[in-house]
Amino acid sequence: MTRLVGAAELAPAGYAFEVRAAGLRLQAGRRTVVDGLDLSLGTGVHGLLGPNGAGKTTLIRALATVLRPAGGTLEVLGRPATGRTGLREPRRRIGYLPQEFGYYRRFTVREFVEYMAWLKEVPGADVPAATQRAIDRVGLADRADHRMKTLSGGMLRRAGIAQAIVNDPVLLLLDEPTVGLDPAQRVRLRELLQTLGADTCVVVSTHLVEDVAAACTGVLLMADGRLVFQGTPAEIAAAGGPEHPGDSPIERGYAALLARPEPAGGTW
Ligand SMILES: Nc1ncnc2c1ncn2[C@@H]1O[C@H](COP(=O)(O)OP(=O)(O)OP(=O)(O)O)[C@@H](O)[C@H]1O
Repeated sequence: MTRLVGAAELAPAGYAFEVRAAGLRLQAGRRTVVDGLDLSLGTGVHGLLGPNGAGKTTLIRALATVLRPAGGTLEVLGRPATGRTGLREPRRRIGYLPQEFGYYRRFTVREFVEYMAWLKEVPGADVPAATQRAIDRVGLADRADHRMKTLSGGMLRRAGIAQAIVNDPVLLLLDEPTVGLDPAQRVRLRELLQTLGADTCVVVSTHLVEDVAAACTGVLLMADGRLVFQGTPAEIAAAGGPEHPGDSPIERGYAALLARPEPAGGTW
């Protein structure tokens, strides 16, 4: 698989971790939803798990430099993500699939992905090949020239993943990428994540604990705006026992870790 490599990537990266946060505080509106978060992430696939409202989307928005932190420090690709300036360079090397993403309904898949490549400042001569490769990687080659408005929900999600990887990002942020995918496509996505994770820092939020077991090298577990666990899928599985609810060791471990600090809200 060829990968477009720019001069900036050949130079020493100048940072040990793609993401580094200390005492990070994030607000949604006026409400603090992430507080006192310490985190270091390098190359690999990091699954971000947690109940509804834990703060996963809010954290991903901050890593994408869309949401400015309200306190603490956050470095993304070696640059502070706490200010208003100096973000253009890291943003070129970030790929981001938001939970809901906008697009022009009359664009074809190819036009949509090309447009995002252009926004990411992919060199013009590289755009057609980069676009085709991204579309191929998500299995949408036969739909490349179909309009976005004709796609099914799962196909739309895959077009969203294609735009997120078109610039060969160093940091790839995927907010619930498996929503709407059929089982075969979920397996394909896991394989793609594993391939990408060899040389990319991938953060993927999901409610599907078994996706994490299959595709992730590391797991972040959030509850109530805090990081309650960081480790490997095997370590999550080891935390559970037969007394915990779940259909698999990792689901039982997930339940056990959430039950540990304090009951993680509600009866669901
Ligand atoms: N714009 C907003 N104004 C006020 N509160 C918000 C806003 N956006 C999110 N929140 C709140 O912040 C908390 C964290 O939300 P967030 O979307 O980050 O959680 P999540 O872990 O991604 O949840 P889910 O699994 O349901 O997607 C929730 O309690 C949510 O209600």
